[in-house]
Amino acid sequence: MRNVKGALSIAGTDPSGGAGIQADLKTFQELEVYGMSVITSVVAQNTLGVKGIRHLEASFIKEQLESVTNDMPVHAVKTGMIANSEMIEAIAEHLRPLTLPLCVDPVMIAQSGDALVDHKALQAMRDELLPLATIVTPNIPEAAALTGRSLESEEDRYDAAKRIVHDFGSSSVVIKGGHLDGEATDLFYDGDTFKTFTSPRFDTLHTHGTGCTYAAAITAELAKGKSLNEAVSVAKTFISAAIEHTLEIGHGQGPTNHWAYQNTKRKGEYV
Ligand SMILES: Nc1ncnc2c1ncn2[C@@H]1O[C@H](COP(=O)(O)OP(=O)(O)OP(=O)(O)O)[C@@H](O)[C@H]1O
Ligand SMILES: Cc1ncc(COP(=O)(O)O)c(N)n1
Repeated sequence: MRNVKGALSIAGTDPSGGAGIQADLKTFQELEVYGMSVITSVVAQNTLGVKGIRHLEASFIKEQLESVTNDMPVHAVKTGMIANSEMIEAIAEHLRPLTLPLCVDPVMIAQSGDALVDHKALQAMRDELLPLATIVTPNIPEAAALTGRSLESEEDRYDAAKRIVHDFGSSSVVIKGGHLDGEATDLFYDGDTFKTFTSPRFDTLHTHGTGCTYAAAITAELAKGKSLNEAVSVAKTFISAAIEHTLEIGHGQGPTNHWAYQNTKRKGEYV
């Protein structure tokens, strides 16, 4: 067998292609990692919002997981939208013995404001998935929900990062700065050292799926065996290019540009 690196996304769908499984697979492909997917929920959504959700049974999610991991080369795993505690428990049970690099994107609310997971899922995420995570990627409201405290100041963000690693058992965390004012600064902590990753803030409405895309890029780099620091650094460059070179499609908050990173690399500058 050839030495192909593979990444698996376990998440919900976005038929409009900007977030969820679809964003993850595009990102894996752009970063030259073989992409695979296990679907948790089918979501009728687009750039204007969520119209409906159908959840798959936990046992069927397990069947999908077995189909992929018993056959294919999975070198890293990403989780996204996991709507309820039954699903989380089934996924954690399957992933625990595999001991693969795991990026947990604790998706809770779509950017449109629609809730994507139920209340008990938050507790299950803390108890079952975070202890398995190599990195967890909350935005500021998600970090607040996980720690049960609001994050008003820079100090609050540092404290939340410490809690997520030391109390909940994730090996590292990056608290994303998309919801801050000013520069888009993400705070990374690996239990030892803090590091910030910063880009200019681009003035755009088109940020549907930024969180999914960023976490997928981290996962792709982990699948290649890169260090956490390198993986977050590549992901930050990838998402910044995808936000800057907006596609301007859809009638609401449009998707990011998953081609932009490779285009920029190939051509030296984006055209
Ligand atoms: N307008 C922007 N300009 C530059 N970078 C941004 C902007 N908005 C978000 N980012 C960056 O995009 C990445 C994703 O962060 P964000 O906080 O938006 O995640 P999220 O809220 O989970 O995303 P989603 O929009 O999918 O809910 C982070 O690196 C963040 O700093
Ligand atoms: C299936 C799924 N997973 C995650 C998101 C979050 O992405 P965003 O907050 O950018 O809408 C989403 N909209 N849909």
